[in-house]
Amino acid sequence: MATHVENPESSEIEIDKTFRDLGVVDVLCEACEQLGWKQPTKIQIETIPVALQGRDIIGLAETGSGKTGAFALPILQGLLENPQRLYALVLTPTRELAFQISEQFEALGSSIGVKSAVIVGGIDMMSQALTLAKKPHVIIATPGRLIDHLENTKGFNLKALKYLVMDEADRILNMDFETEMDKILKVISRDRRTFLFSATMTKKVQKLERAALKDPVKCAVSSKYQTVEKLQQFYIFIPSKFKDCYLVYVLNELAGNSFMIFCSTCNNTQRVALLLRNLGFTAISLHGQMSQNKRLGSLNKFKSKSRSILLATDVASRGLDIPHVDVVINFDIPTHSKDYIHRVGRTARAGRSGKAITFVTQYDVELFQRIEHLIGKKLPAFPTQEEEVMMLNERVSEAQRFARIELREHGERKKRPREETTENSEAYLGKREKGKSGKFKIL
Ligand SMILES: Nc1ncnc2c1ncn2[C@@H]1O[C@H](COP(=O)(O)OP(=O)(O)OP(=O)(O)O)[C@@H](O)[C@H]1O
Repeated sequence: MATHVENPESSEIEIDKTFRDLGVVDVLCEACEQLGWKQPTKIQIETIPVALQGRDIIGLAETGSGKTGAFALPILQGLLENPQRLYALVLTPTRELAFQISEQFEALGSSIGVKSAVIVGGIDMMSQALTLAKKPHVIIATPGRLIDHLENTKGFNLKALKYLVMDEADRILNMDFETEMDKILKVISRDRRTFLFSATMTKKVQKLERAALKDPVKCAVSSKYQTVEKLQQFYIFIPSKFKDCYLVYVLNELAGNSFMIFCSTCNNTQRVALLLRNLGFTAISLHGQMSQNKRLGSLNKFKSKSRSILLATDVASRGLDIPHVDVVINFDIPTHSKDYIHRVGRTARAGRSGKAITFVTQYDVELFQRIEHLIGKKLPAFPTQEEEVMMLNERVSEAQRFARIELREHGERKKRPREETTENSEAYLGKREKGKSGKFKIL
Protein backbone atom coordinates (compact mmCIF):
# COMPACT_ATOMS: atom_id res chain seq x y z
CA MET A 1 0.00 0.00 0.00
CA ALA A 2 1.40 3.37 -0.93
CA THR A 3 0.45 5.69 1.89
CA HIS A 4 -0.78 4.47 5.18
CA VAL A 5 -2.20 7.26 7.29
CA GLU A 6 -3.24 7.04 10.85
CA ASN A 7 -4.11 9.41 13.61
CA PRO A 8 -1.70 8.49 16.37
CA GLU A 9 -3.72 10.50 18.85
CA SER A 10 -6.76 8.28 18.47
CA SER A 11 -5.99 4.64 17.87
CA GLU A 12 -9.37 3.68 19.34
CA ILE A 13 -12.23 5.69 17.89
CA GLU A 14 -15.07 6.29 20.31
CA ILE A 15 -18.10 5.72 18.17
CA ASP A 16 -20.86 6.73 20.56
CA LYS A 17 -20.65 10.49 20.04
CA THR A 18 -22.98 13.21 18.87
CA PHE A 19 -22.23 16.04 16.44
CA ARG A 20 -22.51 18.40 19.44
CA ASP A 21 -19.80 16.42 21.27
CA LEU A 22 -17.50 17.10 18.30
CA GLY A 23 -17.98 20.86 18.69
CA VAL A 24 -20.49 21.33 15.86
CA VAL A 25 -22.77 24.35 16.50
CA ASP A 26 -26.51 23.89 17.03
CA VAL A 27 -27.66 25.19 13.67
CA LEU A 28 -25.46 22.68 11.84
CA CYS A 29 -26.42 19.86 14.22
CA GLU A 30 -30.03 20.59 13.27
CA ALA A 31 -29.11 20.45 9.58
CA CYS A 32 -27.53 17.00 10.14
CA GLU A 33 -30.67 15.85 11.92
CA GLN A 34 -32.79 17.05 9.01
CA LEU A 35 -30.69 14.94 6.66
CA GLY A 36 -31.35 11.95 8.92
CA TRP A 37 -27.77 11.86 10.23
CA LYS A 38 -28.38 10.76 13.82
CA GLN A 39 -24.74 10.32 14.79
CA PRO A 40 -21.43 11.23 13.19
CA THR A 41 -19.62 8.47 11.30
CA LYS A 42 -16.16 7.30 12.36
CA ILE A 43 -14.28 9.52 9.92
CA GLN A 44 -16.42 12.49 11.00
CA ILE A 45 -15.59 11.74 14.66
CA GLU A 46 -11.91 11.66 13.79
CA THR A 47 -11.69 14.71 11.61
CA ILE A 48 -14.30 17.27 12.67
CA PRO A 49 -12.77 18.22 16.08
CA VAL A 50 -9.27 18.64 14.62
CA ALA A 51 -10.59 20.51 11.60
CA LEU A 52 -12.43 22.87 13.95
CA GLN A 53 -9.10 23.53 15.69
CA GLY A 54 -7.81 24.82 12.36
CA ARG A 55 -5.52 21.91 11.42
CA ASP A 56 -4.74 20.56 7.96
CA ILE A 57 -6.09 17.06 7.42
CA ILE A 58 -5.40 13.98 5.36
CA GLY A 59 -8.45 11.74 5.70
CA LEU A 60 -8.60 8.12 4.56
CA ALA A 61 -11.83 6.19 5.05
CA GLU A 62 -13.81 3.60 3.18
CA THR A 63 -16.31 4.42 0.45
CA GLY A 64 -19.71 5.71 1.56
CA SER A 65 -18.46 6.59 5.05
CA GLY A 66 -19.41 10.28 5.03
CA LYS A 67 -16.17 12.00 4.02
CA THR A 68 -18.07 14.83 2.32
CA GLY A 69 -19.74 15.77 5.61
CA ALA A 70 -16.37 15.45 7.34
CA PHE A 71 -14.97 18.35 5.34
CA ALA A 72 -18.18 20.30 4.65
CA LEU A 73 -19.25 20.73 8.30
CA PRO A 74 -16.02 22.39 9.55
CA ILE A 75 -15.99 24.67 6.49
CA LEU A 76 -19.60 25.71 7.08
CA GLN A 77 -18.90 26.32 10.76
CA GLY A 78 -15.88 28.47 9.86
CA LEU A 79 -18.03 30.37 7.41
CA LEU A 80 -20.64 30.97 10.09
CA GLU A 81 -18.00 32.41 12.42
CA ASN A 82 -16.33 34.53 9.70
CA PRO A 83 -18.83 35.16 6.90
CA GLN A 84 -16.96 35.75 3.69
CA ARG A 85 -17.55 35.24 -0.03
CA LEU A 86 -15.02 32.97 -1.83
CA TYR A 87 -14.29 31.10 1.36
CA ALA A 88 -13.49 27.59 0.12
CA LEU A 89 -12.39 25.86 -3.08
CA VAL A 90 -13.24 22.17 -3.36
CA LEU A 91 -11.55 20.24 -6.17
CA THR A 92 -12.99 16.98 -7.34
CA PRO A 93 -12.25 14.74 -10.36
CA THR A 94 -15.62 14.56 -12.13
CA ARG A 95 -18.46 16.91 -12.97
CA GLU A 96 -21.14 14.65 -11.52
CA LEU A 97 -19.29 14.58 -8.24
CA ALA A 98 -18.89 18.35 -8.25
CA PHE A 99 -22.68 18.77 -8.49
CA GLN A 100 -23.22 16.20 -5.77
CA ILE A 101 -20.81 17.95 -3.38
CA SER A 102 -22.48 21.26 -4.09
CA GLU A 103 -25.85 19.71 -3.19
CA GLN A 104 -24.39 18.47 0.10
CA PHE A 105 -23.03 21.95 0.97
CA GLU A 106 -26.39 23.50 0.14
CA ALA A 107 -28.30 20.89 2.16
CA LEU A 108 -26.10 21.25 5.24
CA GLY A 109 -25.80 25.02 4.88
CA SER A 110 -29.32 25.95 3.77
CA SER A 111 -30.29 27.53 7.10
CA ILE A 112 -27.16 29.69 7.12
CA GLY A 113 -27.69 30.81 3.52
CA VAL A 114 -24.57 29.32 1.99
CA LYS A 115 -24.11 29.88 -1.75
CA SER A 116 -22.05 27.43 -3.73
CA ALA A 117 -21.05 27.43 -7.39
CA VAL A 118 -20.09 24.49 -9.58
CA ILE A 119 -17.43 25.31 -12.13
CA VAL A 120 -16.79 22.38 -14.44
CA GLY A 121 -16.39 21.40 -18.05
CA GLY A 122 -14.83 22.98 -21.08
CA ILE A 123 -13.89 26.62 -21.59
CA ASP A 124 -17.37 27.81 -22.57
CA MET A 125 -19.06 26.08 -19.68
CA MET A 126 -16.58 27.40 -17.16
CA SER A 127 -16.93 30.97 -18.40
CA GLN A 128 -20.70 30.69 -18.28
CA ALA A 129 -20.63 29.25 -14.76
CA LEU A 130 -18.29 31.99 -13.57
CA THR A 131 -20.53 34.70 -14.99
CA LEU A 132 -23.53 33.24 -13.19
CA ALA A 133 -21.71 32.50 -9.94
CA LYS A 134 -21.54 36.03 -8.48
CA LYS A 135 -19.06 35.41 -5.70
CA PRO A 136 -20.24 32.25 -3.98
CA HIS A 137 -18.98 31.16 -0.55
CA VAL A 138 -17.88 27.79 -1.83
CA ILE A 139 -16.59 26.91 -5.30
CA ILE A 140 -16.71 23.26 -6.32
CA ALA A 141 -14.67 22.61 -9.42
CA THR A 142 -12.92 20.07 -11.58
CA PRO A 143 -9.32 21.06 -12.26
CA GLY A 144 -8.08 21.92 -15.74
CA ARG A 145 -7.44 25.62 -16.56
CA LEU A 146 -9.57 26.52 -13.60
CA ILE A 147 -7.11 29.00 -12.18
CA ASP A 148 -6.61 30.76 -15.54
CA HIS A 149 -10.33 31.27 -15.65
CA LEU A 150 -10.79 32.34 -12.07
CA GLU A 151 -7.87 34.77 -12.21
CA ASN A 152 -9.25 36.42 -15.31
CA THR A 153 -12.72 36.82 -13.89
CA LYS A 154 -13.53 40.11 -12.23
CA GLY A 155 -14.29 39.84 -8.54
CA PHE A 156 -12.58 36.49 -7.93
CA ASN A 157 -9.81 37.31 -5.47
CA LEU A 158 -8.39 33.89 -4.89
CA LYS A 159 -5.96 35.09 -2.24
CA ALA A 160 -8.96 35.36 0.05
CA LEU A 161 -9.80 31.63 -0.04
CA LYS A 162 -9.50 30.11 3.43
CA TYR A 163 -9.92 26.42 2.56
CA LEU A 164 -8.64 24.17 -0.19
CA VAL A 165 -10.19 20.70 -0.30
CA MET A 166 -9.19 17.89 -2.61
CA ASP A 167 -11.85 15.23 -2.59
CA GLU A 168 -10.64 11.96 -4.19
CA ALA A 169 -7.20 13.56 -3.79
CA ASP A 170 -5.26 10.63 -5.25
CA ARG A 171 -7.37 10.69 -8.41
CA ILE A 172 -6.97 14.42 -8.91
CA LEU A 173 -3.23 14.16 -8.50
CA ASN A 174 -3.13 11.35 -11.05
CA MET A 175 -4.88 13.45 -13.66
CA ASP A 176 -1.68 15.20 -14.77
CA PHE A 177 -2.73 18.50 -13.35
CA GLU A 178 0.55 19.13 -11.59
CA THR A 179 1.09 22.50 -13.26
CA GLU A 180 -2.45 23.47 -12.39
CA MET A 181 -1.86 22.34 -8.82
CA ASP A 182 1.27 24.50 -8.58
CA LYS A 183 -0.76 27.46 -9.81
CA ILE A 184 -3.52 26.77 -7.32
CA LEU A 185 -1.08 26.60 -4.44
CA LYS A 186 0.57 29.85 -5.53
CA VAL A 187 -2.55 31.91 -5.97
CA ILE A 188 -4.63 30.93 -2.99
CA SER A 189 -4.03 32.31 0.48
CA ARG A 190 -0.94 30.95 2.26
CA ASP A 191 -2.92 31.17 5.38
CA ARG A 192 -5.53 28.67 4.19
CA ARG A 193 -6.33 25.24 5.61
CA THR A 194 -5.96 22.22 3.31
CA PHE A 195 -7.96 18.97 3.48
CA LEU A 196 -7.17 15.90 1.38
CA PHE A 197 -9.73 13.10 1.40
CA SER A 198 -10.11 9.74 -0.33
CA ALA A 199 -10.81 6.06 0.19
CA THR A 200 -7.38 5.33 -1.32
CA MET A 201 -4.11 7.27 -1.37
CA THR A 202 -0.98 7.34 -3.55
CA LYS A 203 2.60 8.53 -3.25
CA LYS A 204 1.61 11.75 -5.02
CA VAL A 205 -0.44 12.64 -1.97
CA GLN A 206 2.75 12.49 0.11
CA LYS A 207 4.40 14.83 -2.38
CA LEU A 208 1.56 17.30 -2.08
CA GLU A 209 1.63 16.92 1.68
CA ARG A 210 5.21 18.13 1.75
CA ALA A 211 4.50 20.96 -0.68
CA ALA A 212 1.26 22.31 0.65
CA LEU A 213 0.21 21.12 4.07
CA LYS A 214 1.21 22.47 7.46
CA ASP A 215 1.72 19.75 10.03
CA PRO A 216 -1.39 17.83 8.92
CA VAL A 217 -3.34 15.48 11.14
CA LYS A 218 -3.60 12.11 9.42
CA CYS A 219 -6.91 10.46 10.09
CA ALA A 220 -7.64 6.93 9.01
CA VAL A 221 -10.43 4.73 10.22
CA SER A 222 -8.64 1.56 9.23
CA SER A 223 -5.06 0.47 8.82
CA LYS A 224 -5.52 -0.88 5.28
CA TYR A 225 -7.74 -0.39 2.28
CA GLN A 226 -11.04 -1.95 3.11
CA THR A 227 -14.09 -2.65 1.13
CA VAL A 228 -17.23 -2.01 3.10
CA GLU A 229 -18.31 -4.51 5.74
CA LYS A 230 -21.79 -5.24 4.38
CA LEU A 231 -20.59 -5.73 0.82
CA GLN A 232 -20.77 -9.28 -0.54
CA GLN A 233 -18.10 -9.70 -3.19
CA PHE A 234 -17.93 -12.42 -5.85
CA TYR A 235 -16.17 -13.20 -9.08
CA ILE A 236 -17.31 -15.14 -12.14
CA PHE A 237 -14.76 -16.83 -14.35
CA ILE A 238 -16.00 -16.54 -17.91
CA PRO A 239 -14.83 -17.92 -21.22
CA SER A 240 -14.28 -14.67 -23.22
CA LYS A 241 -16.64 -15.79 -25.98
CA PHE A 242 -19.58 -15.73 -23.58
CA LYS A 243 -18.90 -12.36 -21.80
CA ASP A 244 -22.33 -11.07 -22.74
CA CYS A 245 -24.38 -14.25 -21.93
CA TYR A 246 -23.08 -14.34 -18.37
CA LEU A 247 -24.03 -10.72 -17.87
CA VAL A 248 -27.59 -11.36 -19.00
CA TYR A 249 -27.72 -14.46 -16.79
CA VAL A 250 -26.65 -12.45 -13.70
CA LEU A 251 -29.13 -9.67 -14.46
CA ASN A 252 -31.91 -12.27 -14.72
CA GLU A 253 -30.79 -14.04 -11.54
CA LEU A 254 -30.78 -10.77 -9.60
CA ALA A 255 -33.84 -9.27 -11.31
CA GLY A 256 -35.58 -6.54 -9.34
CA ASN A 257 -32.29 -4.94 -8.20
CA SER A 258 -30.67 -1.79 -9.42
CA PHE A 259 -27.25 -2.20 -11.07
CA MET A 260 -24.17 -0.18 -11.92
CA ILE A 261 -22.13 -1.99 -14.57
CA PHE A 262 -18.58 -0.82 -15.25
CA CYS A 263 -16.91 -1.17 -18.64
CA SER A 264 -13.42 -0.08 -19.59
CA THR A 265 -14.23 1.99 -22.69
CA CYS A 266 -16.92 4.40 -23.83
CA ASN A 267 -17.54 2.16 -26.83
CA ASN A 268 -18.15 -0.98 -24.81
CA THR A 269 -20.34 0.97 -22.39
CA GLN A 270 -22.52 2.04 -25.28
CA ARG A 271 -22.47 -1.37 -26.96
CA VAL A 272 -23.60 -3.18 -23.82
CA ALA A 273 -26.31 -0.58 -23.16
CA LEU A 274 -27.70 -1.15 -26.67
CA LEU A 275 -27.44 -4.92 -26.28
CA LEU A 276 -29.32 -4.88 -22.97
CA ARG A 277 -31.98 -2.55 -24.33
CA ASN A 278 -32.48 -4.95 -27.24
CA LEU A 279 -33.15 -7.63 -24.65
CA GLY A 280 -35.75 -5.51 -22.87
CA PHE A 281 -33.69 -4.20 -19.93
CA THR A 282 -33.99 -0.54 -18.95
CA ALA A 283 -30.32 0.32 -19.37
CA ILE A 284 -28.70 3.73 -19.83
CA SER A 285 -25.07 4.77 -20.28
CA LEU A 286 -22.76 7.37 -18.75
CA HIS A 287 -19.32 8.09 -20.19
CA GLY A 288 -16.96 10.86 -21.13
CA GLN A 289 -17.89 11.02 -24.82
CA MET A 290 -21.35 12.26 -23.91
CA SER A 291 -22.25 15.93 -23.64
CA GLN A 292 -22.64 17.37 -20.15
CA ASN A 293 -26.41 17.49 -20.49
CA LYS A 294 -26.61 13.87 -21.55
CA ARG A 295 -24.32 12.81 -18.70
CA LEU A 296 -26.49 14.53 -16.12
CA GLY A 297 -29.65 13.32 -17.86
CA SER A 298 -28.51 9.67 -17.69
CA LEU A 299 -27.51 10.00 -14.08
CA ASN A 300 -30.83 11.59 -13.14
CA LYS A 301 -32.83 8.87 -14.91
CA PHE A 302 -30.92 6.26 -12.96
CA LYS A 303 -31.17 8.19 -9.69
CA SER A 304 -34.91 8.64 -10.09
CA LYS A 305 -35.20 4.87 -10.74
CA SER A 306 -36.72 5.30 -14.19
CA ARG A 307 -33.77 3.14 -15.40
CA SER A 308 -32.57 0.18 -13.38
CA ILE A 309 -29.18 -0.34 -15.04
CA LEU A 310 -26.45 2.27 -15.41
CA LEU A 311 -23.59 1.30 -17.71
CA ALA A 312 -20.55 3.46 -17.03
CA THR A 313 -16.83 3.94 -17.45
CA ASP A 314 -14.65 4.90 -14.52
CA VAL A 315 -16.05 8.41 -14.85
CA ALA A 316 -18.70 7.09 -12.41
CA SER A 317 -16.42 5.01 -10.19
CA ARG A 318 -15.55 7.75 -7.72
CA GLY A 319 -17.69 9.38 -5.11
CA LEU A 320 -21.15 9.08 -6.64
CA ASP A 321 -23.67 8.56 -3.87
CA ILE A 322 -26.76 6.75 -5.16
CA PRO A 323 -28.12 4.93 -2.11
CA HIS A 324 -30.39 2.52 -4.03
CA VAL A 325 -27.59 0.81 -6.00
CA ASP A 326 -27.87 -2.87 -5.00
CA VAL A 327 -25.31 -4.49 -7.27
CA VAL A 328 -22.06 -3.36 -8.90
CA ILE A 329 -20.82 -5.47 -11.81
CA ASN A 330 -17.27 -5.14 -13.09
CA PHE A 331 -18.05 -6.33 -16.59
CA ASP A 332 -14.51 -5.30 -17.61
CA ILE A 333 -12.09 -5.78 -14.74
CA PRO A 334 -10.50 -2.48 -13.59
CA THR A 335 -6.88 -2.14 -14.72
CA HIS A 336 -5.88 -0.24 -11.57
CA SER A 337 -6.72 -2.28 -8.52
CA LYS A 338 -7.55 0.82 -6.46
CA ASP A 339 -10.34 1.59 -8.93
CA TYR A 340 -11.91 -1.69 -7.81
CA ILE A 341 -12.35 -0.28 -4.30
CA HIS A 342 -14.06 2.85 -5.64
CA ARG A 343 -16.25 1.00 -8.14
CA VAL A 344 -17.60 -1.55 -5.68
CA GLY A 345 -18.06 1.29 -3.19
CA ARG A 346 -20.98 2.60 -5.28
CA THR A 347 -23.09 0.06 -3.39
CA ALA A 348 -23.34 -0.82 0.33
CA ARG A 349 -23.03 2.86 1.28
CA ALA A 350 -23.67 4.38 4.69
CA GLY A 351 -24.16 1.02 6.44
CA ARG A 352 -26.39 -0.55 3.77
CA SER A 353 -25.71 -3.92 2.19
CA GLY A 354 -24.87 -4.63 -1.43
CA LYS A 355 -23.24 -7.03 -3.88
CA ALA A 356 -20.29 -6.72 -6.23
CA ILE A 357 -19.55 -9.23 -8.99
CA THR A 358 -16.34 -9.11 -11.02
CA PHE A 359 -16.11 -10.84 -14.39
CA VAL A 360 -12.73 -12.48 -14.86
CA THR A 361 -11.54 -13.88 -18.19
CA GLN A 362 -8.39 -15.91 -18.77
CA TYR A 363 -6.59 -12.65 -19.56
CA ASP A 364 -7.57 -10.97 -16.28
CA VAL A 365 -6.28 -13.48 -13.76
CA GLU A 366 -3.23 -11.45 -12.77
CA LEU A 367 -5.26 -8.24 -12.36
CA PHE A 368 -7.80 -10.12 -10.30
CA GLN A 369 -5.10 -11.52 -8.01
CA ARG A 370 -3.77 -8.00 -7.51
CA ILE A 371 -7.23 -6.87 -6.46
CA GLU A 372 -7.55 -9.73 -3.98
CA HIS A 373 -4.14 -8.85 -2.60
CA LEU A 374 -5.07 -5.17 -2.19
CA ILE A 375 -8.29 -5.88 -0.33
CA GLY A 376 -6.71 -8.75 1.63
CA LYS A 377 -9.46 -11.23 0.76
CA LYS A 378 -10.05 -14.23 -1.48
CA LEU A 379 -13.38 -13.78 -3.21
CA PRO A 380 -15.88 -16.63 -3.67
CA ALA A 381 -17.29 -17.55 -7.08
CA PHE A 382 -20.82 -16.38 -7.85
CA PRO A 383 -22.90 -19.54 -8.38
CA THR A 384 -23.88 -20.01 -12.03
CA GLN A 385 -25.67 -22.79 -13.92
CA GLU A 386 -23.73 -23.14 -17.15
CA GLU A 387 -26.53 -24.86 -19.04
CA GLU A 388 -28.83 -21.96 -18.29
CA VAL A 389 -26.17 -19.48 -19.42
CA MET A 390 -25.73 -21.37 -22.72
CA MET A 391 -29.47 -21.41 -23.29
CA LEU A 392 -29.31 -17.60 -23.53
CA ASN A 393 -26.80 -17.72 -26.35
CA GLU A 394 -29.21 -17.53 -29.25
CA ARG A 395 -31.17 -14.53 -27.97
CA VAL A 396 -28.01 -12.74 -26.88
CA SER A 397 -26.33 -13.29 -30.26
CA GLU A 398 -29.34 -11.79 -32.00
CA ALA A 399 -29.30 -8.77 -29.67
CA GLN A 400 -25.54 -8.40 -30.25
CA ARG A 401 -26.12 -8.30 -33.99
CA PHE A 402 -28.69 -5.51 -33.63
CA ALA A 403 -26.43 -3.62 -31.24
CA ARG A 404 -23.61 -3.78 -33.81
CA ILE A 405 -25.90 -2.42 -36.52
CA GLU A 406 -27.08 0.39 -34.25
CA LEU A 407 -23.52 1.30 -33.31
CA ARG A 408 -22.54 1.39 -36.97
CA GLU A 409 -25.53 3.58 -37.81
CA HIS A 410 -24.60 5.97 -35.01
CA GLY A 411 -21.08 6.10 -36.36
CA GLU A 412 -22.41 7.02 -39.78
CA ARG A 413 -24.76 9.64 -38.40
CA LYS A 414 -21.85 11.09 -36.50
CA LYS A 415 -20.28 11.93 -39.86
CA ARG A 416 -23.47 13.85 -40.75
CA PRO A 417 -23.72 16.31 -37.85
CA ARG A 418 -26.84 18.11 -39.04
CA GLU A 419 -28.99 15.02 -39.02
CA GLU A 420 -31.57 14.64 -36.27
CA THR A 421 -30.64 12.15 -33.58
CA THR A 422 -32.78 10.00 -31.32
CA GLU A 423 -32.53 10.07 -27.55
CA ASN A 424 -30.51 6.90 -27.47
CA SER A 425 -28.11 7.74 -30.20
CA GLU A 426 -27.44 11.20 -28.81
CA ALA A 427 -25.99 9.62 -25.73
CA TYR A 428 -23.42 7.97 -27.93
CA LEU A 429 -22.88 10.87 -30.26
CA GLY A 430 -22.33 13.34 -27.42
CA LYS A 431 -19.50 15.79 -28.03
CA ARG A 432 -16.01 14.72 -27.21
CA GLU A 433 -14.22 17.28 -25.13
CA LYS A 434 -10.78 18.37 -26.16
CA GLY A 435 -8.39 19.01 -23.30
CA LYS A 436 -5.69 21.68 -23.34
CA SER A 437 -3.15 19.18 -24.58
CA GLY A 438 -5.31 18.50 -27.62
CA LYS A 439 -5.88 14.92 -26.49
CA PHE A 440 -9.36 13.61 -26.03
CA LYS A 441 -10.42 12.63 -22.58
CA ILE A 442 -10.91 8.90 -22.42
CA LEU A 443 -13.15 8.45 -19.39
N1 LIG B 1 -23.40 10.94 10.04
C1 LIG B 1 -24.07 10.38 9.07
N2 LIG B 1 -25.12 9.56 9.35
C2 LIG B 1 -25.83 8.97 8.35
N3 LIG B 1 -25.57 9.13 7.04
C3 LIG B 1 -24.53 9.91 6.71
C4 LIG B 1 -23.73 10.58 7.68
N4 LIG B 1 -22.79 11.31 7.04
C5 LIG B 1 -22.96 11.11 5.72
N5 LIG B 1 -24.01 10.28 5.52
C6 LIG B 1 -24.56 9.79 4.22
O1 LIG B 1 -23.70 8.75 3.79
C7 LIG B 1 -23.66 8.70 2.37
C8 LIG B 1 -22.22 8.61 1.91
O2 LIG B 1 -21.53 9.81 2.21
P1 LIG B 1 -20.38 10.39 1.26
O3 LIG B 1 -20.88 10.46 -0.14
O4 LIG B 1 -19.85 11.61 1.89
O5 LIG B 1 -19.32 9.18 1.36
P2 LIG B 1 -17.78 9.18 1.00
O6 LIG B 1 -17.07 8.67 2.19
O7 LIG B 1 -17.34 10.50 0.45
O8 LIG B 1 -17.74 8.06 -0.12
P3 LIG B 1 -16.78 7.89 -1.42
O9 LIG B 1 -15.44 7.43 -0.93
O10 LIG B 1 -17.47 6.85 -2.22
O11 LIG B 1 -16.71 9.22 -2.08
C9 LIG B 1 -24.38 9.95 1.88
O12 LIG B 1 -25.67 9.56 1.44
C10 LIG B 1 -24.48 10.83 3.10
O13 LIG B 1 -25.66 11.62 3.07
